[in-house]
Amino acid sequence: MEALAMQSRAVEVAGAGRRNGALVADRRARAGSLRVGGSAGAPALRARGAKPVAPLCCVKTSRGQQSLHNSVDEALLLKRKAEQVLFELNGRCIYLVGMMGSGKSTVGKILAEVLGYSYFDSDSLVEQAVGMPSVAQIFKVHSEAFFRDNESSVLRDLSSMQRLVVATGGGAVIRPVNWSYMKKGMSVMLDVPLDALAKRIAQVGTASRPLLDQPSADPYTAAFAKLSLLAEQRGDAYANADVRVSLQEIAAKQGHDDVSQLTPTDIAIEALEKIQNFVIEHSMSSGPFDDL
Ligand SMILES: Nc1ncnc2c1ncn2[C@@H]1O[C@H](COP(=O)(O)OP(=O)(O)OP(=O)(O)O)[C@@H](O)[C@H]1O
Ligand SMILES: O=C(O)C1=C[C@@H](O)[C@@H](O)[C@H](O)C1
Ligand SMILES: [Mg+2]
Repeated sequence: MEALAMQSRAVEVAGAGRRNGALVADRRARAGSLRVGGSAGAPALRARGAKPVAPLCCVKTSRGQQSLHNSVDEALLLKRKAEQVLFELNGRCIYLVGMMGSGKSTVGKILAEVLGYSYFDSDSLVEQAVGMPSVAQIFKVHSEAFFRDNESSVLRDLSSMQRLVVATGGGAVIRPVNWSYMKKGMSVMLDVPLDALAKRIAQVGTASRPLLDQPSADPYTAAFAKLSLLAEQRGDAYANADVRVSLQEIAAKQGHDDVSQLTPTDIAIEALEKIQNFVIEHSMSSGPFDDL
């Protein structure tokens, strides 16, 4: 867990961070403005050891390379929203939860970049911790329970840090102990219709996702059937998330019939909006590290 150890040291240097005594009313006012720049939200320190997220311009989808942003305006809106939310977050981590293929990694990298946070993928950290190249292999050689134990350890370690965006594994929500870790930050559920998920997954195949892998079946049908079952079993667990970002709701707001017309930036903007509203509503101006 070298990456985590290095990140941990950087967090120590960052210290407790800025204390935030702003009144809720001030924060509400700020939420309504579109202020660009300013130093209030600047991260105290970019984590040493954690790789800066490379600038993003496009994402590979079933239709080839899709632009992350529809326009410069959209990219600016994203940045402005991030500036506002950064202040409210006060260093809290963001945990993205959602079904396999829901866009946790894609949206997580965008959020990390605009917030100046470090990005981690919990599946990758488990692979590193176990010393195996893929989750599929860990399931095969060990077991799902072994994977889940390691997933919990990774989330526990991450929960002592600040300024991270964490893309969690799709099943991280099923263990209550994982919620005790994720509740130290903000959890955001990406809610994507099952047919859109199955299409995305069928595009890349199911081999890397052991719970969906049925080599003899048509990938879309197999993925759709299993995802439907998992969604039913995990509905209550996903509902623990602090905020839910529904792609269907964003598409409806934008007048699209289909969620496939949404860019990852649209989704990231909505996530920031929901995070901001949640933090303001819950008056979470003081961070969990303020007393350290
Ligand atoms: N808004 C989007 N529109 C279209 N395709 C997308 C969108 N977001 C992500 N994708 C594509 O869907 C697939 C899954 O996305 P991603 O890997 O980000 O999801 P995930 O939730 O991290 O999945 P995993 O289960 O692997 O952790 C990828 O091929 C990605 O390029
Ligand atoms: O939904 C799930 O249970 C999983 C999702 C993946 O991210 C991996 O964590 C693993 O394949 C299990
Ligand atoms: Mg992922």
